[in-house]
Amino acid sequence: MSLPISLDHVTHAYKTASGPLPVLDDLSIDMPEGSFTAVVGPSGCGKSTLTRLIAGLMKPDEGIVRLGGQPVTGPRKTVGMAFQNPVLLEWRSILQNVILPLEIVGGLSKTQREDRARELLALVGLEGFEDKRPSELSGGMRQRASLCRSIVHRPEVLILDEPFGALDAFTREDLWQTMHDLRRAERFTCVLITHDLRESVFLSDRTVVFSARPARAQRIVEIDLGDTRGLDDLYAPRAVELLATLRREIQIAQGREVAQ
Ligand SMILES: Nc1ncnc2c1ncn2[C@@H]1O[C@H](COP(=O)(O)OP(=O)(O)OP(=O)(O)O)[C@@H](O)[C@H]1O
Repeated sequence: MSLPISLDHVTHAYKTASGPLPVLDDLSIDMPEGSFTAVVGPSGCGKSTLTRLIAGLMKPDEGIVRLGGQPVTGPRKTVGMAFQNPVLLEWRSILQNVILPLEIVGGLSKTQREDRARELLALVGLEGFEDKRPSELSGGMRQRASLCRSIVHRPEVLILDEPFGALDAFTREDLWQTMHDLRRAERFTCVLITHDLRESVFLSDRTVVFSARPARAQRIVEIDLGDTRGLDDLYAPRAVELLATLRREIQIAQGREVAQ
């Protein structure tokens, strides 16, 4: 079951030695159940801070973050996360790494846990690699395993903080397709933080452009490219138009002059 996420007038500042550092400014965003929202914006504007608030790792100074209508008061087991660095445990096999969240959440037998992890690994093309150690896999394969681990326990919400950022361009595009296919197979509400506008257009239903810090939702762009996407779709006129819109918005957020 996936849950809607809502941000209701969320404002936050970090306390630093030189005084408060305002990071988020009156953010109100609704992310419907099962939707995929990408967040793009200038470096350091507050994107990761948003993920920490949704994950319940921090509380905002003002406003409310809700999952399924309930205020977030702390971390939840039913939120999945994946980051740029996969942090797989070297002393466990790939299969055992993917199973880890199921061990934490509990409720399934050993066989059920293994079946579920094997099913996901097959879905992302890692069949036959279950017994390998993380260091025996390429960076792209490790990130595939990490994606499986982030959704193995059927999270209500999946938070992706630049999970493809460290990969080479070709591997990254392969992973976009994998992520898209995973998302069609397993419905969860997803928030993706990225610096890559093509990634946001390929994967999301809507992309929120943050302003420079403190971040406001400067523009929300609906990505109306349909539910089933392939990488070639990125070259279709509508995708190119959406990319141009996002690029213009980022330039505005960065305070750069926009060429007409
Ligand atoms: N715990 C903290 N204490 C103080 N300042 C922080 C803390 N965490 C982040 N910051 C600062 O808050 C601002 C926003 O950080 P955040 O990581 O949310 O930005 P971001 O948009 O994800 O950055 P990037 O695009 O570079 O990944 C940055 O200036 C950062 O240095």
